[in-house]
Amino acid sequence: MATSSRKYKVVNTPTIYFGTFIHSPRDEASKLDVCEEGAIGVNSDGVIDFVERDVKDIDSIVDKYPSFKNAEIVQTRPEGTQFFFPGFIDTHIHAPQYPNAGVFGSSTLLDWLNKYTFPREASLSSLSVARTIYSRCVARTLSHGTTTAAYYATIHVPATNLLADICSAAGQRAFVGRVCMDHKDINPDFYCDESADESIANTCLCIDHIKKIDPNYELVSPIITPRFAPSCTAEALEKLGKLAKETGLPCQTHISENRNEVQLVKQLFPEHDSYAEVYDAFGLLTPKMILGHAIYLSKKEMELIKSRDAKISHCPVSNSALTSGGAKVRWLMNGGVTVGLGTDVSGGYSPSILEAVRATTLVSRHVALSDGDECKLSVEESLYLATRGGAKVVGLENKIGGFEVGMEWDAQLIGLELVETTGDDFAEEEVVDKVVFEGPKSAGPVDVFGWETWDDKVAKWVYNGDDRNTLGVWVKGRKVWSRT
Ligand SMILES: O=c1[nH]c(=O)c2nc[nH]c2[nH]1
Repeated sequence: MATSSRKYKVVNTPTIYFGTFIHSPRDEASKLDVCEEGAIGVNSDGVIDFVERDVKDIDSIVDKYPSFKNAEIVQTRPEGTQFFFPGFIDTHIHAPQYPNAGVFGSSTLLDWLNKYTFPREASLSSLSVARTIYSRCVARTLSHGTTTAAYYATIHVPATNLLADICSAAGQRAFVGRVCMDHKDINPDFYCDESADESIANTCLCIDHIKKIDPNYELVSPIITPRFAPSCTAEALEKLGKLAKETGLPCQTHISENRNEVQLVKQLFPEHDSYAEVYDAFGLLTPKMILGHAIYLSKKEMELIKSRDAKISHCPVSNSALTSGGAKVRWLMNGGVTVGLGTDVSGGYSPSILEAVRATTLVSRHVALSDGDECKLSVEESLYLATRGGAKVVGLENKIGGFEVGMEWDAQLIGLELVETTGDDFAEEEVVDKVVFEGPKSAGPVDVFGWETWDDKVAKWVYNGDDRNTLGVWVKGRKVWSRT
């Protein structure tokens, strides 16, 4: 059995972060706030105590904030190749599917589930398989700067509890959901809850476990997880809706990802007018619900989701890989719906939210080809969705997603490679030798030449960067990843 009696409690050394900070303003998706000479003080609880701009020297800050007299100092490099950025928030990821990342052939959702996904998830009945997969998944997402993840686990209680233990130990903020799927006509025999009551009882066991390891859900929280409407009976959906109401816990599920799936929902729930109305009828469409995908929503469904203040996780990599479709993110945003980003591993082939940011801009351009130029999302808007938007989706917008006093220090240090100038004092052959035989250094795949603006550098990071650019990652003030 996966059990842990260790409760989450970390006390950090107060730290002053100096240098360049970039984040999205709280309610402004279209631009980034760049602070080149900043200082942020983070106290031992991991909370931001002060934010100062135009800081010329460290001593003046220490004089001004005596409680930081013995603070650690973490500084970005002065030549403009490094910056602090808020940690990424992955609002939709299936941890047990991590070994399948990249393995999807030319399948689409419903055959992909049966061919690749259910057999993989079923293998987590073995706790040793679960330990291997979950340890690597959490380590890998952290290394990509994901400080918060909304995880789907599997139907297995011990493995789900283990995922919560691993997130807690690794210091990743997480929502961990035991997946509920009790519909015997839809789910395979080898991977199905016995009954609606079993779905509820096992969900409660996982809630109890997380309550034990993190009583106030400071870092890890349970999340109620009906897989998607087709995989659940009406009885299970109703009981999960009641459980969500009683416990006040967040919920997650899928909606309108694939045309055949939408048809299936119509057949299974003919008494409801739409997919969104199925969830609404069972009390699941609430401000605490995270809906993955949301590609084929009607205007009426979008308005219903908006009126219930349910949230949407946009998963552009998965939607492209499984040929699901292009979600109309601008339309959702214009309709006032809150949107964040998800990797949706392993429908999505990459555990990187940076990749999801990149795909958000590209998919929006495909949508623009049919629906008009205003559908294009900028780098700035996509980064907003990955941080501030994600924070709203998981209900933590007052804690994470940006750098303000009172927020928690969930951050990543990004480093780019400065290309050395060859200067004028080389003979022609020497310059050629240097270029050919020395090649790039290993500070990641993004080359900067020194003349770029910060907006340019951020765009180059988004379009060319990867985890080699993520030099350090902090959650609630604790350093949880470091690229040595
Ligand atoms: O992308 C997806 N991944 C899944 O595991 C899943 N289950 C239902 N619907 C799903 N969509």
